[in-house]
Amino acid sequence: MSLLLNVDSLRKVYGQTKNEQTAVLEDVSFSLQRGEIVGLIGASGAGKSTVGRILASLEQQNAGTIWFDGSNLTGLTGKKRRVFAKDIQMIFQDPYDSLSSRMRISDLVEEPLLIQKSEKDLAKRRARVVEALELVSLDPKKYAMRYPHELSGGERQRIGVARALVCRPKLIVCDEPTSMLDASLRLELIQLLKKLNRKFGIAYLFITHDIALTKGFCSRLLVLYEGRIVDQGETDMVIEQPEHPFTIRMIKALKSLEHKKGELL
Ligand SMILES: Nc1ncnc2c1ncn2[C@@H]1O[C@H](COP(=O)(O)OP(=O)(O)OP(=O)(O)O)[C@@H](O)[C@H]1O
Repeated sequence: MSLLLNVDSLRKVYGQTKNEQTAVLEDVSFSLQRGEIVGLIGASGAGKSTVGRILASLEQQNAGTIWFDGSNLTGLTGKKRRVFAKDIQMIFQDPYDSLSSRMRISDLVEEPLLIQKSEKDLAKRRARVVEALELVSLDPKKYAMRYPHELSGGERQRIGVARALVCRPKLIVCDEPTSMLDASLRLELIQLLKKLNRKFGIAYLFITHDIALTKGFCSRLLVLYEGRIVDQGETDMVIEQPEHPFTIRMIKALKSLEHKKGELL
């Protein structure tokens, strides 16, 4: 494995005026190897999505550096940033919200290529759309001309994955992509992500509240608390031998919840 991403001392402040300003991320540092699947966990509002959105160029940090694939992304704008934007894609929690209801599936999957300006040739763009749909096991002949409301929740989430894949990314930030799906669809999506990881070596930063799901899927876990990564390590180690008091509390609470539901961690 070799280094794909290194995030150093990331800081993000929300709010316009000084009185309103709060630092969501104080000092976030972590790294990811090529093809690695790493879980990012933490309490609600801890800033997990903010980390993901910054990596996917949907927001800018106030301070800190991001090295990706050997290049420093910090401060890059316009065309220079776009070169890397296609390499870091994001899939979202809510398949119902993340797709425009007025666009056909083929246009939705083509859209990232137009935004990134990464494939100018129309025929090649269409071929990439077909390839992406096939990769997520949706028959292009059957699905390309449909609208999102004509798809099931699981199929819509697959369209989200196809939109990320069409850019041929090296890293996908998965922002709680399974939380709106029932147990069997959750498993299907995880199997699909595993297949794509093995086939293309795509790395994932997998944001989740579902710690049981990270077992057997994420090789490492990062724990975000009060704007910092307070615990990190191999998934089983973090779950079985957490070090930081917050992680100990969180794992204990989740274990008792899972125990009540009969799904032992
Ligand atoms: N655009 C914004 N403007 C102001 N505050 C924001 C903005 N986006 C997020 N926040 C705040 O930043 C904090 C972190 O939000 P974020 O969505 O990153 O957390 P999270 O850990 O992903 O939460 P959850 O697990 O509930 O999805 C929250 O308090 C949120 O209200």
